[in-house]
Amino acid sequence: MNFLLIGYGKMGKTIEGILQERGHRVVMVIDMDNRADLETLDPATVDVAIEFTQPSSAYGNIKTCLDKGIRVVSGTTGWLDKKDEIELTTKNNKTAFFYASNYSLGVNIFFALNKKLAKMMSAFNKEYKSSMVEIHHTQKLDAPSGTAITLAEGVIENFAGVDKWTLKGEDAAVDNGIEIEAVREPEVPGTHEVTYESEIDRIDIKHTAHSRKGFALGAVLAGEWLHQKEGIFGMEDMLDL
Ligand SMILES: NC(=O)C1=CN([C@@H]2O[C@H](COP(=O)(O)OP(=O)(O)OC[C@H]3O[C@@H](n4cnc5c(N)ncnc54)[C@H](OP(=O)(O)O)[C@@H]3O)[C@@H](O)[C@H]2O)C=CC1
Ligand SMILES: O=C(O)C1=N[C@H](C(=O)O)C[C@H](O)C1
Repeated sequence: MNFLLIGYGKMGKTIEGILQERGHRVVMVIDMDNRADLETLDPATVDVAIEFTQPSSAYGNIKTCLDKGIRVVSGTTGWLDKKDEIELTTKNNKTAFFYASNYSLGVNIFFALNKKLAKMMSAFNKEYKSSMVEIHHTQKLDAPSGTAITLAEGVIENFAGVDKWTLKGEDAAVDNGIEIEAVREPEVPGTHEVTYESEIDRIDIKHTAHSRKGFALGAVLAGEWLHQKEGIFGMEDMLDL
């Protein structure tokens, strides 16, 4: 397949390697210095665009592709207040959009486990208080991580009495909230831990990424899966978990 890569940072470079390993062609790489080339790109040359840039540029990049009818896999976090607009643009252009806050298989298994645990803990919500810690490298621009927000949404849907998340150090902790602590340490690809704590004991579930390979492979698999599809998709459509 012919892929367009938007964003050539830590993820863009890892994705490029996996595309090559799997026999795909990278028709163009768009980064900060040549971002104007996206406007003039011929959509007929591209099957799917993969977009991993930064919160402030994701919306514009994705919209430009969709307006050209190019299918997009996006992994950029921190811009989802505009996701509804992107979904409308996808429908209007009869094209396809795939989004995941985290493309790794392990994290998507962890998402399912998190929902299941939250459901089990719900009967004991007077005894246990939920909280979360996410740890990432120091270059990360957004906090909390997109993955932490998805995990918090899984708790909110399933654990009675919790209906919002708060960010430690920015928001006041509340009884009806799950507090997320965002820690930044050099070189950490992504660690997420969900905790239920009572006076008597503590239950933790934790996912630790050893590298970015799982995120990148998942994004490439999503791109292969999206080929010739029309609509709005996420990992739950691609994986049978
Ligand atoms: N969903 C998932 O599974 C995962 C999501 N992510 C998310 O992906 C995003 C990228 O992560 P990562 O690769 O680590 O970040 P990097 O900072 O390493 O890379 C981002 C790249 O995008 C470039 N860029 C910035 N603005 C534009 C623009 N307007 N057009 C084209 N390129 C641009 C940057 O250029 P320059 O360096 O010159 O500024 C840089 O090369 C983040 O939001 C991160 O949270 C990360 C891992 C997994
Ligand atoms: O910025 C990162 O690096 C990561 N971002 C994603 C997120 O915000 O959840 C996914 C992964 O944790 C790595």
